This record gives sequence, C-alpha cells and structure tokens, in this order.
Amino acid sequence: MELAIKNPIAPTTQNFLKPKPKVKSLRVFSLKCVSSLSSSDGAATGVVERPWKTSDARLVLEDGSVWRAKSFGARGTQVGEVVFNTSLTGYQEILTDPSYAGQFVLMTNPHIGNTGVNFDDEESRQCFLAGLVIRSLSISTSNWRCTKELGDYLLERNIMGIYDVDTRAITRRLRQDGSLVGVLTTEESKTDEELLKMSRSWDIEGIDLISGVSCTAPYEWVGKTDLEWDFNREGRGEIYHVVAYDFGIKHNILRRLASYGCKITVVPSKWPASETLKMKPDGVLFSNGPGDPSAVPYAVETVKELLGKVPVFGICMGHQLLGQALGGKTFKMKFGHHGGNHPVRNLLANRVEISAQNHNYAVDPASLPEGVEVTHINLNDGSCAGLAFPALNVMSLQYHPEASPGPHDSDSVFGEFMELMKKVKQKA
Ligand SMILES: NC(=O)CC[C@H](N)C(=O)O
Repeated sequence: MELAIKNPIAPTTQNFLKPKPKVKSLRVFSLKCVSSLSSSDGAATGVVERPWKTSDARLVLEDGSVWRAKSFGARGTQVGEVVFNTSLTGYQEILTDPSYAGQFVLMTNPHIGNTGVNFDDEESRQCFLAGLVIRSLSISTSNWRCTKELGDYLLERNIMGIYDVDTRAITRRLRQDGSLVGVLTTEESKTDEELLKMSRSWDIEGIDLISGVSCTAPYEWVGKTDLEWDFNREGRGEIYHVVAYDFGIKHNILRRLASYGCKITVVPSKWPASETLKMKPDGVLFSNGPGDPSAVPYAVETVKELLGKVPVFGICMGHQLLGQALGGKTFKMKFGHHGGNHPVRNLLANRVEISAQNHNYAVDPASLPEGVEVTHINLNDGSCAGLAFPALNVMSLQYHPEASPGPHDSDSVFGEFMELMKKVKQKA
C-alpha cells in the first residue's frame, strides 16, 4: 500500500464529535461486592456488603445516573468531567499529570493502589485532577519504592477518590454517550436533584485551565532520566538550549529533553514570544496541558509569533496550539484517548508505535492549510496524531512520547527534535 504523507485522513470529524448529553431521569446504581467470604446471607445470594464500610459517596452524572460508592482521600463536593483511562499501571503519574485538571479519571484497571506512591513518579508539583474513580482499592500496599499509601496521599493533596463503583458500566456509558460531566460528593445533605443540576450547569469547554496549572516564573530544569531507567542512552552529544512553555508540563518531557542533551528554561504559559527570542533558544517546546485548546487564544498568538523564527516541537496541547497557529481548528472528541495502549501509525518512519495518550480534543486535518503534513495517525479511529510543517521547522505529536506512564516506542521523536535544531543551527 502506498503511504500518502499529506493529509491522508478522510476530511471528516463526524465520527469523533461529542454528541449532546442525553437528559434522562435520575436512576441510582449501587454496586454490591461479591465476596468469597461465606456468610449465611451471602451464601444464599452470592452477594454481601463489605462489613467495614458502607457507601458514603455519590457520583451524579449529567445523564441522570447516580452511582453510590465508598470514599477515600478527601471529602466534600467536586464537579468535573469524567474520562476513562485504560492504563494498567502508572496511576501516580496519571494523578500528577496536569492535563487532567477539571477531570475525574476513571481507571478501567479494576485494582488500584497496590503499589502505593513514591518520591520518583511525580509528573508535576501537585495533583490537579478533580478526582479518582476506581473499582477496587487495594487493601494492602506493597512495593520496594513505596513511601505512602494511595488514600493518605490523596487526602494530603485534597483530592477526592471513590471505589466500589461499577467502572465498567460507567465506561460503557462514556463510550456510548461521550464524556460526561459529574459531581462527586460525600455530603449527605445534598440531594441527587441538586447534584444533577450542578453537573448540568458546568462545562469544561471554553475555559482556560492552563493558567491554573502553569508555573508563574521562568526556571531552569536540570534533572535527567535516572540512568537506571534510561533505556535509550545514545546521541547525547550536543547541548541545545530549549525554552519549554509550561501549559501544564509533565516532568518526564523535561527529563527526556535533558537526557537528550538540552539545557532547558521552563517559562510560564503567558511568557511573551519576544522574551523567549531574547533568550536565543535553539528550539522551543510547547507542552501538554489541560482543557479546551480553543479557549486559550493568547497561547495560540504566542505560538504564531515564534513560528519560522526557531524550530518548534508541540506535545498534546502544544500540538493543538500549533494546529491552530498554522490555521487549523480543533474539535472535541466523543470520549477522547486516555491510556497507554494506543496504536499510532508513524508515516515518517513507516512503523506502528504503541503510545501513551491523554486528550479529549484533536486537530481537524481538513482544516489545515497546504504544506502542513499529517505525520502520525491514531489507528483506533484514524484521528490526527502528529503534524509537521517542514518549511517553518515545526513538528508535533498529539500523544506522549515521554510516556510516564506508558510504552517508550515514540521516544526517538526527541532525537528528531535534536536533529531539527542541529540542522537549523548549522545553517545559521
Ligand atoms: N495531554 C494534553 O495536553 C491534553 C490536551 C487537551 N487538554 C485535550 O484534552 O485534548
């Protein structure tokens, strides 16, 4: 089969667009835990409640479903958009990925918490997500790197979690109806109707969530990937100065850039392009970040001002901002991609990579002007997973080459960014 590099995706977004949430009447779902412990009641029905905790939390979705659950971590009431994540491991990296701001992450892996948390797997300075939804909270924690149990960690960081909720049923609902806004509460006094109203009066679209997660002043990043974990130690020769825009940057992007030989200055999301150019960088990185990419026109303007003046690399939100700066449009997908098992066709290398992904929006390839190439395609749904505009030294990925958590198949893209900076530097 001939691989066409230029915009090979059928110019349609209709398969991905999120439909309007269906308004249904309130229905309550509660999960009975099937236990292998014998009790006279349980033996008769095959179902018994765990004796040490009964449901003390509710998740009310905007479609009218009410999910009774048990709480861990912080208590209170919180609104957010529910998304499901299919990663089998790496819940600490997911919890600290700032791109989840405003969202409840529902893990499809039913067993969470068994390895606790540790000092090394943090992807940012705090947890920005709205909450965590899981099927089963591990009753024991055991790992040589563990420094704390998951529940204590969430409590310290004021993040709500619920367990003993039917995560498969909610995932099927999200797949069918699209991502849904919900309210999580431990407050008995709030009625289901009140919570439903609350969930229907909030929307993640159109909000600038980047400003709440970005750093507030520039700083130098020096940490490399620990050699023990670095599976790719080649090509660390030259030093390039990279200015990294922090739209909610994950630490592993910075570690990978440092390991590839970059001196890195991280700057806040509203850092002027003119100031960046004064720093004379060899390249600029636009990071991942939370929320609606069309709600941050100031960031698109900054990207536009830098285009053509310095090689640029965009990751996830950075890719979506680049798409807009090049003249394209973004749209909201039905339920997005969140997990460590997304197959992507890399059209430049003609190979399939299994990738880590976390996004609810995508660039519409049909909206892009001549000369912009789609370089990567998500093989699950054909959506645009990477772009290049060689004339302006632009490259970007919709997904996460830095993994954390996830497969490392796409790590070599950092090497491609080094090559791009080298080429431009040699010409200068
Ligand atoms: N990981 C990211 O950068 C996410 C980008 C954007 N917030 C989205 O959901 O599509």
